[in-house]
Amino acid sequence: MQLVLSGNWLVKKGFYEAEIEDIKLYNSLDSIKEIPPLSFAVFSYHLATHTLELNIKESELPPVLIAKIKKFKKLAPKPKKTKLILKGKSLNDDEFKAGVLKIRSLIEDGTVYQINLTNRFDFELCGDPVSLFFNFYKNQPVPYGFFLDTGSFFVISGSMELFLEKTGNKLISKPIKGTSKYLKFLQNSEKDKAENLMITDMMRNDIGRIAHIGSIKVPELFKITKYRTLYQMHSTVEGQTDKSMIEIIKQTFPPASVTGAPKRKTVEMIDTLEPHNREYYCGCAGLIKNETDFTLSILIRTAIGSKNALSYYAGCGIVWDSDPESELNELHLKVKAFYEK
Ligand SMILES: C=C(O[C@@H]1C=C(C(=O)O)C=C[C@H]1O)C(=O)O
Repeated sequence: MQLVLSGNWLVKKGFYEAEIEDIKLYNSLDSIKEIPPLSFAVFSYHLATHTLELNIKESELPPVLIAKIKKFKKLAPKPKKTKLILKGKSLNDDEFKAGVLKIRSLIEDGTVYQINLTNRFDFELCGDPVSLFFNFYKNQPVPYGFFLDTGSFFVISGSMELFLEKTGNKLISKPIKGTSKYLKFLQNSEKDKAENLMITDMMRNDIGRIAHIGSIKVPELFKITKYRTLYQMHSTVEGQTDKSMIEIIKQTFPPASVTGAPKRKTVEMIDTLEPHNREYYCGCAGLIKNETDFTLSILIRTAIGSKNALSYYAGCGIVWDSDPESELNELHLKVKAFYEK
């Protein structure tokens, strides 16, 4: 068992290795008995079956994993060289582009407004998974990086997206929508702003279900952050709530930015459009500090594997003016920091 967190989770730089006391697995949010004051939790996308009362493809991994942490120690990583060999994709390029057109027809007939279409990339790994995590992080430092190895599978996350952070009664979310290699392009893109606004509105609505009336604010709209291989646009939604983490997850999961609008219908459509199971990808994970305070990232830019086989996933928000070729390029841009031929 190994858990390594990038420093940002703890408001410090560098890497931290957690000494894990034990890991508990749960089948549903309702079956969680206790969340220890210092723990790291992973929530599978598959929990949508409970939060939205929908039937989606069965998942092989436990829906909820909670690791109780004894303490952290600072880590000075010495990653070894790693190499990834691409073995296959869930959707080939033509199939992905056909998916974009299919979503456009669903928008045209009024079924949905936006769907986040994703793909799975399967790799053989030469080297060890923790080194792969460090190398990935070096290519692209992000605020919510972590490596978790349970002994039977591992998760490598290079996510920069904040799903939910609660400090006292203050809850914030920073949905990302809008991705580009070029800053100017993103600054002037009406399409990306429309995509972002739609998801920000959904997040306001989701948080509104558990926040005090009149407390929802949007202090940031269309803010652009530079990462090594791309620019990302996010907005910030905040509200006041005294609800528990599980209660909050029940009302907001799965995250709007990785599903689409309207949420229930898009999750249903995603299940037919994507042949793969999302597993933990598009779920969330993070650090629970105490009764009130926690930070959960969205599991994008994330790989899941076992031994020397792993899958990395990436996706794009598809709207009415999405062009299949541009969306395919955006998809590949999101794979770049993890794997480049
Ligand atoms: C689903 C992914 O990305 C989502 C889609 C984004 C977009 O369309 O710009 C940006 C961030 C994510 O919410 C992914 O990176 O895999």
